[in-house]
Amino acid sequence: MKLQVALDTLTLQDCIALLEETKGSVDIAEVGTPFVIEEGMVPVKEFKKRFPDIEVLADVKIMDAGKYEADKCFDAGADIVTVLGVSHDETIKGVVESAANHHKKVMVDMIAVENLEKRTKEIDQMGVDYICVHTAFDVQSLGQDPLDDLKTVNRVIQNAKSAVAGGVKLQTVDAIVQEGCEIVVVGGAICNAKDRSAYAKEIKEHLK
Ligand SMILES: O=C([C@H](O)CO)[C@H](O)[C@H](O)COP(=O)(O)O
Repeated sequence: MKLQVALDTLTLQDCIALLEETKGSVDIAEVGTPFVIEEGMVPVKEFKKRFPDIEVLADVKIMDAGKYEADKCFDAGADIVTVLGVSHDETIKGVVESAANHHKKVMVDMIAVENLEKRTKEIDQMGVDYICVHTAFDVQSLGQDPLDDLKTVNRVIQNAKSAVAGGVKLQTVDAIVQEGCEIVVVGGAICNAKDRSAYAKEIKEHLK
């Protein structure tokens, strides 16, 4: 399983330091949505230049103008771009078209999707690479976590691979590993750890 570190609220310099510290543990560096709002595509370009062995995901959560917006991210060097599962099919298909043109990948973020099973089955037919269940930051404090959603997606997907995000940490990672998925996204738990290198290493050990 791959470890994706979500870089949401750190500065560019601190993110570079974190990726240096966690080398060997992190497979995918996510330029998080708040980071994109702050810095645009600058971190995508910078990470590609400095860390050629790590895939870079632009978490732009596309909702409209799928092909146009995905083109911008892939042109900047992103390996994976996110589009929202609640978007129109046309938007998701536009992102898929852009990814195919660039020989890159698409992750669909299922945040706030109401009928997860139905929407997963539909999106699974659209040529996307990953379907990511995601407990929103804004509802994590209500005690929600993404494990049950992962089980739902794993039960119905036939083409795409699954991914999981939303408050994942050492205490919850084993249940995810047991269920199985391709990518585990960990943000705050690594970024706010006292020893970020050791924490990322330990999470990665659990994914092996
Ligand atoms: O996508 C994210 C969120 O919606 C903010 O943009 C986070 O990157 C994702 O939830 C992972 O972060 P943690 O929940 O802190 O692990």
